[in-house]
Amino acid sequence: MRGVTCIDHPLVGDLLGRLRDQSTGKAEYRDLCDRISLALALRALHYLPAEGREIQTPLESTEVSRIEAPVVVVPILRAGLGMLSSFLQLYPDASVGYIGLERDESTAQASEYYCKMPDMEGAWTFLIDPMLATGGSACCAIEALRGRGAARCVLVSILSAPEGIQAVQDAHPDVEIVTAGIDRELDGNKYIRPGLGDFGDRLFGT
Ligand SMILES: O=P(O)(O)OC[C@H]1O[C@H](OP(=O)(O)OP(=O)(O)O)[C@H](O)[C@@H]1O
Ligand SMILES: O=c1cc[nH]c(=O)[nH]1
Ligand SMILES: [Mg+2]
Repeated sequence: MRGVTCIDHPLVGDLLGRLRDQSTGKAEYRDLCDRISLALALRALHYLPAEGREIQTPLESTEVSRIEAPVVVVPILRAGLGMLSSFLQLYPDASVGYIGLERDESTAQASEYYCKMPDMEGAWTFLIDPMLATGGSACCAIEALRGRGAARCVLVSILSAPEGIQAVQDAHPDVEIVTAGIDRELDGNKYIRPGLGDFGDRLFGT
């Protein structure tokens, strides 16, 4: 699918399978979330442009590649917080913006309750949220980022529904999507099936 990268790796498949399992408890769930987010971060950061630079090794001068691009990571609260530390582990110099969105339980419509962003001009923005269901939350967040000058945006989710991918691509065809799994469909309550349940509730023990 154009614009969508679904990581095909046996380790990522194993981690996702454990996250899906309803018998996985909070402590293990958090550990799995960190590890699968590390794999997603590594793949998503692949979009960053590398620049050549001449340096001196102890033996001679040589050209090496460096990433100088400003990076902003934006978790969608709450559940996106679970992916943040893995991104910062790989890219400690990133700035962090926060956007709080919550789906209404009956309509699945997302509404914003918090937003605090660093300077986004010229930055590569990585929007992180474990679940891409209807795509309502992601589209709302992308619009908020665009309104603040974000140019290049990569959306990173652990699990995606085809409906959510379509919604993001229709509204924002230039946004790249990186995910660890694409499931069958949304159910009547707009939950991903087979899915893994409510990510935020499982991560935080709500
Ligand atoms: O694609 P969508 O249909 O918008 O659904 C996805 C959103 O739903 C969940 O958040 P939720 O609103 O449950 O809030 P939470 O993260 O605080 O649990 C999830 O973390 C996404 O943000
Ligand atoms: O299946 C879903 C859909 C939205 N949010 C979740 O946490 N899970
Ligand atoms: Mg949310």
